[in-house]
Amino acid sequence: MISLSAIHKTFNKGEPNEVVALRDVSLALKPSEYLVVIGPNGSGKSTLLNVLAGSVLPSSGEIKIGAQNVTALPEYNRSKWVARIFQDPLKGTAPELSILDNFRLAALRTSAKTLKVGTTNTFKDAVKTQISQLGMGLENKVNQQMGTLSGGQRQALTLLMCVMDEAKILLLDEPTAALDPRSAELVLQTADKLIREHQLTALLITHQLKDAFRFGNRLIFMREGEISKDLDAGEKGRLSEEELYKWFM
Ligand SMILES: Nc1ncnc2c1ncn2[C@@H]1O[C@H](COP(=O)(O)OP(=O)(O)OP(=O)(O)O)[C@@H](O)[C@H]1O
Repeated sequence: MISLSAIHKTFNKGEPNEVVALRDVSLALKPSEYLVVIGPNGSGKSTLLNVLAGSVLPSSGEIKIGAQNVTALPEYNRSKWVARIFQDPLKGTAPELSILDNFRLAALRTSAKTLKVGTTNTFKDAVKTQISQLGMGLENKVNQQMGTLSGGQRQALTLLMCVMDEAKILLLDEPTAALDPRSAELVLQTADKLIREHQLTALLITHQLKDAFRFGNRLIFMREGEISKDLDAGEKGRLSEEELYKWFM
């Protein structure tokens, strides 16, 4: 269980450019919950995600992952619970290193128990087996530089590196914003498959309402720093496209 209790975030407090980004937001995420977050620009979606990741610390309120209070923990101290995919495919990986070395780095960073890190063929074979799940043929290119791959291929591999570790929550901040439609579809389908198979708790921010329909088992709508609608799987399933568009009016 991941819980945010009464989270408030004000940027530039006391300055002329003061902004209240989150107002008293409370949210509890159950294991295997795949939460989709939508809302107009500036409604606080990224701040909510950043507060969970630890890259933004709340002005007040409490964040717990399981029994652990992580409210004041910075991002680098949360990586054993939280994995993150950014909009920019270049952010998650080292372009000058091979696919295999990127997996080594990821495993070292997270001290994954599922894959023992090393220069041995055992590690290489384990990585190849993982990569073959993607169905992109990249298992035959593990010595190729990451920078030579397409944005979609890199996002898919970054997702895979995230689920190798013991992260309990996967944060996806518009992961397809920089991709062409075909690559975007591939990345979202890969994320969906991995979230189900690894029973991850996940949070996806998207501006694509069709994706908010198709993915996730819970949907929240943010407006002016608050959660103004919160639909469980059943309610989300009954939501019409027309209703969803009306929320933005
Ligand atoms: N680091 C920051 N410093 C100052 N203000 C910020 C900072 N980050 C966000 N804000 C402000 O907080 C408010 C919420 O921003 P946030 O990025 O969370 O919204 P969003 O819903 O993700 O928007 P978008 O859909 O445009 O990405 C905005 O008014 C934004 O300008």
